[in-house]
Formats: sequence, structure tokens, C-alpha cells
Amino acid sequence: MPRFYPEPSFSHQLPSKVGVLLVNLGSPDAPTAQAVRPYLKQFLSDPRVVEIPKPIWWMILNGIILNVRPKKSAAKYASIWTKEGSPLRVWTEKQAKLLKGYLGERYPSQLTIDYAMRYGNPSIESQIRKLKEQNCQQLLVVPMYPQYAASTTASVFDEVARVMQKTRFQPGLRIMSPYFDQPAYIKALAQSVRDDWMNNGRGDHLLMSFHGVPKYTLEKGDPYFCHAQKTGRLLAEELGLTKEQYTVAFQSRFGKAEWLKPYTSEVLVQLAGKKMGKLDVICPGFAADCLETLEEIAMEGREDYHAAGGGVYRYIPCLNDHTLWISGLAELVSVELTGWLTNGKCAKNEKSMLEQRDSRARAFGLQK
Ligand SMILES: C=CC1=C(C)c2cc3[nH]c(cc4nc(cc5[nH]c(cc1n2)c(C)c5CCC(=O)O)C(CCC(=O)O)=C4C)c(C)c3C=C
Ligand SMILES: [Fe+2]
Ligand SMILES: [Fe+2]
Repeated sequence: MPRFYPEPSFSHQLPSKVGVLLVNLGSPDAPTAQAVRPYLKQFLSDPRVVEIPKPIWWMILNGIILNVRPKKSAAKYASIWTKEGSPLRVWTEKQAKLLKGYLGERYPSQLTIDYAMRYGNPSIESQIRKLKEQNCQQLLVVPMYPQYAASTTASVFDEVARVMQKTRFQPGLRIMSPYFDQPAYIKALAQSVRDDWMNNGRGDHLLMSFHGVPKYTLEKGDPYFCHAQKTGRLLAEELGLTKEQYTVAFQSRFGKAEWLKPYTSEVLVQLAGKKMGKLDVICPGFAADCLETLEEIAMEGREDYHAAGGGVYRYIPCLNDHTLWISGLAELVSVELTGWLTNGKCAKNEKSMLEQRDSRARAFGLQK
């Protein structure tokens, strides 16, 4: 019997292209209260981030937080903003470009690498659409958070699933596992500390400050606390530090509930009281520098430490574009791509999937 409709797809006959999407948290478009407000609204309306029952939270969020916080938050953003924009977005974009340099050579024309932000721009939805238009039939989403937390990693899953729900022809999909204990990440972290020691001298204590989450999330089964502790221990082992030479702590408390302890702000006061020579501070839970590291730790933390009588305070930057980190990320991504990039064929001159669909539809007289 003749078929008068387009086949569901003939693209399986073509060598497929793989899209890799690095995803980080996101920033406002500008360091102004007007730009921070919609960003915070989107961020803090995510039920993965704030787990308070919706009717109560909506009153607090719309009645208080969105009236007070944007102005304060904008001033903080203004203190770290660069000519190119938010450091988090700028670093993430650079990481995607550098990764393309590494993996593009290994898999010419088979890979498209880009980045997206969970909140703000460029959105996960717009970037997935872009990758599909570039003929990507497989998609690897890489949440850039080393430690898994429902408020970050699961929220990326949720958003990807929301986008897929609206998609008729869905790509093959993988979401990279958290890499909190992967040698590629631990070794890069350790080398970034050694580099800093080489240039600026070695500190007497290493404070590892991770972003906090409410304590109830741990009680509900979130692995974030354990992942952070393990990263801390592995980094200390790699650097040959004894238990007395480092501390794991949690920063960025939000609201009145109890968060993971010890709080970085309290540890800084305790360490200042010990009158040690020099304190090194690193934020291993962030793959790129951002508001939480550059303002809260490098600026505010230093002031708090000095105010409590502490001496020399050195902030060690995040992994950002460290060579060992980009090669490490390439290794982590390559493992996930196994099976998708084996035939070595090149999709260089293929038409995009949408062009193919349209020409097939035209051939069947279904489109002008
Ligand atoms: C309200 C609860 C929050 C939870 C839970 C939370 C978890 C969490 N966040 C990050 C990483 C980042 N957070 C950043 C900023 C930021 N975080 C919160 C609140 C929670 N985070 C707020 C309100 C803000 C915005 C700034 C402010 O007003 O204070 C950032 C920086 C973004 C940037 O533009 O630079 C990052 C990164 C993790 C890893 C995490 C859970 C583990
Ligand atoms: Fe946060
Ligand atoms: Fe903060």
C-alpha cells in the first residue's frame, strides 16, 4: 500500500551529531535591581530551591523578598561585574569554547558544544532548540555542579524534562553524573592550590567553603553534604594535608532555617582567634567564580576575618579555565559520550534536521 505521509524520520540513515550543553546556575542580565528582580523571581520560585509550601512562600517571596533583596543583591553584583558581564556567565562560556578546542579535535564535526544557564540567559530551552537546529540528534547535558544537590542538579533535570515535554522529535538524552570524587576534578583542584602556593606562598590552613543548603534537605536524603565532605577529604589527601590543616564549611545561608554546618562565617571567626599565620580559602563546590566566591568569600569573608583579628587571608580562585580542569572536563565528558561517538563518521555537510524534515514534507506535498 502506498504511503502518503512522511516517514517519522530518515535521519537515522545519517551520521549523527552530538550536542554537549554545559549548564550552570545563571546570573541576572545586568547588575541592577530591575534586572535582578526577574532573575531572583525565577530562581526563588523553583520548588527545588525553596521547599516551603507554595501559598506561604509566595506571600513571603512577593511580599518581602522581591521588594527588598534585588537592590541589595544588585549592589553586590555591581562589585564583581566585568566588562563582558557576569563572571559566572563569562567563565562558563569560556569553558564551553575551550572544551570545544579539546574535544573538537578528537571528534571533528561530530560535536557541538555550548552552554546554558538554569536561571536567566541563555536559557536551557533556547540552547536546546539551537542544538536541535544544528542537527544534534543526541544531547549530553552537563550540570557543572561537582556535588549533587536537588536544588541544583535535579533542578537542571526538571528544566530539561520540561523542555522535552514540549518537543515532538526528542534527541537521545544523557545527563552527566556529579563528579565530586572524580580524579579528573580532584587533581585539577589540587593543582590549582599548588599553583597558588607556588606563586603566593603556602598558607598554614586551608578553608574549603561550599555553598550551603538547608539542613532538612540532608534529613530528607540529599547527598550534597556527603559529596562535599568527600571532595574535601580527597582534596586534602591529594595535597597531603592532615585533619588539623583543613576545614570544610558551608556559606551563603538564606532565610531563618538551620543550614548545613559549620557556617563559613563562624569558622572564619574561630580561625581568626587561633592567630595562625596565613589562611588560604578555596570554594571547591563552584566550577567557576561567581557572586558567591568573588563577593561573599574573597571580599566579605576577608573583611570578617580581619575584623575578628585574623591575619593574612588568601582566596584561591575557582577552576575556571585552568588547563588541568579543561582537560579533566574533556575526560569526564568523553566517558559520557562513549557509544555515541564511535563510528568516526563526519556529519559536516549534512543539512540540518529541520531542513531535512521540511524538504521531505515538501516532497510529499505537505508544505509550500
Ligand atoms: C534560597 C535558597 C538557595 C539554595 C538552596 C541555594 C543552593 C545552591 N546555590 C548554588 C550556587 C549558586 N548560588 C548563587 C547565588 C544565589 N543563591 C541563592 C539562594 C540559594 N542557593 C540566592 C538567593 C542567590 C543569588 C544572589 C543573592 O541574592 O544572594 C550563585 C551565584 C550566581 C551568580 O550570578 O554569580 C551560585 C553559583 C549551589 C551550588 C547550591 C547548592 C548546593
Ligand atoms: Fe545559591
Ligand atoms: Fe551569597
